[in-house]
Amino acid sequence: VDHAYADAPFNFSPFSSSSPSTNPSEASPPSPPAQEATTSRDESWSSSSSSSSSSSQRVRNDNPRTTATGFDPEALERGVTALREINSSPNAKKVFEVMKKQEETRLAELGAKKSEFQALQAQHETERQRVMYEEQKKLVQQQAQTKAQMARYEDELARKRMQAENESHRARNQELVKMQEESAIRLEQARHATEEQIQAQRRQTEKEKAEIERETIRVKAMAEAEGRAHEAKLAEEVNKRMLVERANAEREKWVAAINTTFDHIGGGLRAILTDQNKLVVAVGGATALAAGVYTTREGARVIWGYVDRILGQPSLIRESSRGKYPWSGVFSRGVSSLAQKSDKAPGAQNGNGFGDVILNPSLQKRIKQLASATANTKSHQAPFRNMLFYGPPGTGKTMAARELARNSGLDYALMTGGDVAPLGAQAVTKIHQLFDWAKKSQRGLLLFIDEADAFLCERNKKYMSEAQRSALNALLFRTGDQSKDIVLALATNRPGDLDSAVADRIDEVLEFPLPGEDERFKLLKLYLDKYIAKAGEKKSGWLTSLFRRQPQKIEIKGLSDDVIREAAAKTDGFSGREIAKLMASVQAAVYGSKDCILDSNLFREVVDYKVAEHQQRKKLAGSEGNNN
Ligand SMILES: Nc1ncnc2c1ncn2[C@@H]1O[C@H](COP(=O)(O)OP(=O)(O)OP(=O)(O)O)[C@@H](O)[C@H]1O
Repeated sequence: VDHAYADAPFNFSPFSSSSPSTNPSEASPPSPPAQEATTSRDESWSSSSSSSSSSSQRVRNDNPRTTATGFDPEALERGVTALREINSSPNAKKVFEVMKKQEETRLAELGAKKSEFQALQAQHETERQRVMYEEQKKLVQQQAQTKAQMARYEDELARKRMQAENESHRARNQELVKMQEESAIRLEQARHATEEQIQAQRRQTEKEKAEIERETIRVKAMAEAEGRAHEAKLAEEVNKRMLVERANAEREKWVAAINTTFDHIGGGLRAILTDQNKLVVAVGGATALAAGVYTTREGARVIWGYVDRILGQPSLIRESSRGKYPWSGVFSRGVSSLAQKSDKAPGAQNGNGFGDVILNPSLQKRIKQLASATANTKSHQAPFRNMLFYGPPGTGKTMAARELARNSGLDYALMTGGDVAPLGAQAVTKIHQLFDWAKKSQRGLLLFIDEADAFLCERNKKYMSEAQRSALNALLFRTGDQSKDIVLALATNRPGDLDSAVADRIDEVLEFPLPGEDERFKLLKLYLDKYIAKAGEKKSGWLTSLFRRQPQKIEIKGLSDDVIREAAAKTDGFSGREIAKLMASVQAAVYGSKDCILDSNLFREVVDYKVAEHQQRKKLAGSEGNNN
């Protein structure tokens, strides 16, 4: 009891609560208030008595009051005092509660430690399991290895056994083969011996036979040769005799003929030589005949060249309303006036007096004004105004020039700039010839130079030949003054390339843009009419209808203006030429179909295809342009 109380101030004091106790009795719940604590102190004595020696070591007593038995009651007294203080303190209850809480905390800590310990145990268990699993795995691997080794070993054994068996089989087979070969060789040798004997006999017989035959042939040949030689000898003698006879006869004949001729000539010559008049007549006649033939031929050539130069159309002109010669002009004018009359048939014109040319309204108006101005210029004997048509290819420049000439009452002639360069040194002469010819036109002439940039480009350009430069100078010379006979109309896709002196001679510049949607619609309708609707119409001339096969008539189904307008919208960027070609493709597609019917589906199909083709071409041109 004394010991318990000696420890009490340390164990139960609220000030010693921080000191942990390892004694299991300290882990028990805190003692209830005073009396209960006394009883429990009695009970705990027995249990704590055993550990008294160890507890006493922990208490430091500097001045022990030891009894004879060695007991120091001081600690006990202090404990009692403390207990009394506690009991007398008004906070006794609180102290116990605090102690109780401390105990609970300690219990909770112990619980946490317990679960920590359990977790450790579980971890240990897992580790153990893992090690066991590893061990098992190793074991299995070892077993598998052993098994594989066993299998390999068995396999090795089996292979060796088979090898040995094969070896013995091969040896046996070799032996057999050897034996068979030996027997075959023996048989062969026997057969050979027999055959050789037979062949030797046969050879002997054949040799004898051949010798007999050779002898026979030799005798026969000798006899024949002798016969032939004799025959040839006889024939040769006969031929020789015949040839000699024939040659003699021929010679005699020729000698007689020559003699007769010379007799005649000699007689004639003698007569001419003896008669001076006859001699003069003969020599004069022969000379006159030769001179006549030569003069006629050369004269005809010169006269024709002169006529051609004076009256003929210069070779530079590709197309002209005047025809090659003046008399052919009468004919061609007759034909063209007839054609104009037939053009007046419904549908032949586009209703604006401009044939088949479809241009945007402002350009068309301008050309009309120019046409009437040109016509008035001629009637008033005023100088003509030169023109330049420029724009993308296939926009109707040539067509417009032709129509302008027709509307202004002028003749027109068309040449291409590209034709000048190949003429070389002759170009200058040809240009002068061209202007001389043009001046002869009674009505005035519109000289249209297509692809003008090929001929009239800047003179300083390096690649321009001397001849080309001279030709350009000749043209500049001929067009230096305002002319009352010739209207110069130039067409080009690259107006910037023209020589500045040429540009200076231009009075009117007209741009031919790509057709707009309205124009495309009109162009589509125009070529639909030309290539499709009129495709099967009979040609007017009886000769034509007699000799030419008439094309099949095309039936048009459901091709409304809306469909054509849709196509016009799709063909943005198309030139007039491209639209004409598109309609030609439509015609080809219709002729390619079974029943020769054009419906909106087929039309749309061709249009789409052509539009895609156009885009592709544009892309290619773009990429080529980039490459350059
Ligand atoms: N405005 C248009 N109206 C009707 N058809 C046209 C028109 N433009 C072009 N075409 C068609 O294109 C073809 C070529 O026209 P044209 O020769 O007049 O063009 P261009 O501008 O002179 O071309 P390039 O510059 O290539 O010589 C004509 O035969 C015609 O079928």
